Amino acid sequence: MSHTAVSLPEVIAVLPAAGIGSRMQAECPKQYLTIGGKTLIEHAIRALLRSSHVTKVIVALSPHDTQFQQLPVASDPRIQRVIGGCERAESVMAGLEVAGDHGWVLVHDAARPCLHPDDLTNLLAISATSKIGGILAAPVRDTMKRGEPGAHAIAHTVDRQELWHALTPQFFPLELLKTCLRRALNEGAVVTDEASAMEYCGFHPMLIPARADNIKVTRPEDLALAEFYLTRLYQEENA
Ligand SMILES: Nc1ccn([C@@H]2O[C@H](COP(=O)(O)OP(=O)(O)OP(=O)(O)O)[C@@H](O)[C@H]2O)c(=O)n1
Ligand SMILES: C[C@](O)(CO)[C@H](O)COP(=O)(O)O
Repeated sequence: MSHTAVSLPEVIAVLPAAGIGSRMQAECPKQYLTIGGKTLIEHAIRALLRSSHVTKVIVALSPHDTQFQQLPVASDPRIQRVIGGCERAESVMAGLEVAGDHGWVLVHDAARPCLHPDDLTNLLAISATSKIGGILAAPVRDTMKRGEPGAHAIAHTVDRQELWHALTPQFFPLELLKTCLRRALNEGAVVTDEASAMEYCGFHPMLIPARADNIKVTRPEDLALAEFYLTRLYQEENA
């Protein structure tokens, strides 16, 4: 069967990296914790720039960040820095504001170092058929419970059919995402990922089934898991 190759677009990536990683309880912002001698942010940037379709990565940093400039990747001509905001969505907005007005944009967490190239390719491919965009997502595996507010008790079980973990990258037409995110922020909507802003404006982004090992390093126990997954990914690449 002939396989017609999907022509993938050139895209700009925005990498929100201005958080403090409070849940990680580490000595430094978690994006600067290391695996294999490189920081999480370096692994995340590498996962993006290894695709020839990603032509620029706009990194949103804390105004107090003095570590990024010391990394070798900081001098890569494809890297642009902006100052992030108090919330992730504001950091993303800061990156979008300098990303231009055309084409497609990827938004990927600096805290997700284990992005697999096949997942990135699958996400980029939706630009051939979608005008809205979409996100990498992993189906929920466990039975899900809604807790009683303020009590460690089960209110009820949540139907897990069509329940997904939203991952990153998230991939949208740049101008459309900028418009939706700006409106959502201006109207005080809760925006924890880019798809939330698109949904707020009435769109239904695609869900692209993706690997569950594209974890967001959030709590202390996540670092060892990320190291396991990343080691396996690099072994696969060099096989
Ligand atoms: N004001 C913020 C907050 C978060 N982020 C980034 O958004 C990503 C995902 O956010 P999260 O995992 O919540 O990171 P933190 O906010 O640093 O973690 P915590 O909530 O535990 O403090 C991270 O790469 C983080 O650096 C950001 O750019 N700007
Ligand atoms: C964007 C995200 O990683 C998708 O799951 C998630 O919403 C980030 O949330 P956080 O609270 O900022 O870590």
